[in-house]
Amino acid sequence: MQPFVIAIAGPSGSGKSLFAETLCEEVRRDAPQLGVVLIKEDAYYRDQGQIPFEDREKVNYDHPDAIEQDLLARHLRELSAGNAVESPLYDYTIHSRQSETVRIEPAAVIIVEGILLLTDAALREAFDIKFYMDTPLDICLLRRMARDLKERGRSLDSVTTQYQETVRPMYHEFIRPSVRHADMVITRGGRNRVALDVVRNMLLSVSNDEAKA
Ligand SMILES: Nc1ncnc2c1ncn2[C@@H]1O[C@H](COP(=O)(O)OP(=O)(O)O)[C@@H](O)[C@H]1O
Ligand SMILES: Nc1ccn([C@@H]2O[C@H](COP(=O)(O)O)[C@@H](O)[C@H]2O)c(=O)n1
Repeated sequence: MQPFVIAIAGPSGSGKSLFAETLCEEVRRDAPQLGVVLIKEDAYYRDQGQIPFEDREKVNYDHPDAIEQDLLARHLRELSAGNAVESPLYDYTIHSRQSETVRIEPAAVIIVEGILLLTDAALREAFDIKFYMDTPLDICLLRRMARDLKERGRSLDSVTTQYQETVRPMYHEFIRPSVRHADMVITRGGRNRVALDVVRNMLLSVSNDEAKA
């Protein structure tokens, strides 16, 4: 059975992870027999184990070159062909990959979330449906700030500098323009109950149809 692959793109702090994780949990709850996997584009940030830490801090993590998009596209093709993949694990506190990988088995539903998913043509090909989270940028910044201080080992100063030097400019150059590739736009962030219900029901019905076919 061909998996149904969905992309959830949009700016940092827009609620992609929260939306994708909630969706995953709810589909598993409502259809325990259905395989669902969640893949984060962030896991595909390039390995920088060979680069000194102070240089890693200067990298532009909001430019498409920072991510191994070709590896992510290859992994999605492999999963669609029914093969398991070894996906990287990423550690934001050291700006690099961990030495371990995680095995991802093929599944009926594959949910992928990340800021730059819609910027790459080969990657776009891998998706059956593409969503863009359109959360106001000031809200994204506030949420990113709180999350990065709490969960990603950052200081107020580093979040502010990074935001002005790369996050905001790359949003305008790459992320915002990629909205034109989205099939649907989701407003109001990761807790948009109506959007969660619509996407969940779509995934359940697509999977039911596939199972009957
Ligand atoms: N609608 C919302 N209301 C309140 N907090 C939210 C909402 N959406 C997301 N958040 C919080 O904002 C932070 C950033 O959200 P996250 O899902 O990590 O964004 P992204 O994956 O797009 O960077 C997280 O701490 C998350 O729990
Ligand atoms: N070493 C890194 C890698 C990435 N980032 C930032 O993460 C953002 C994307 O992740 P979200 O969950 O916020 O969508 C992106 O904007 C990068 O700036 C980082 O700070 N350090």
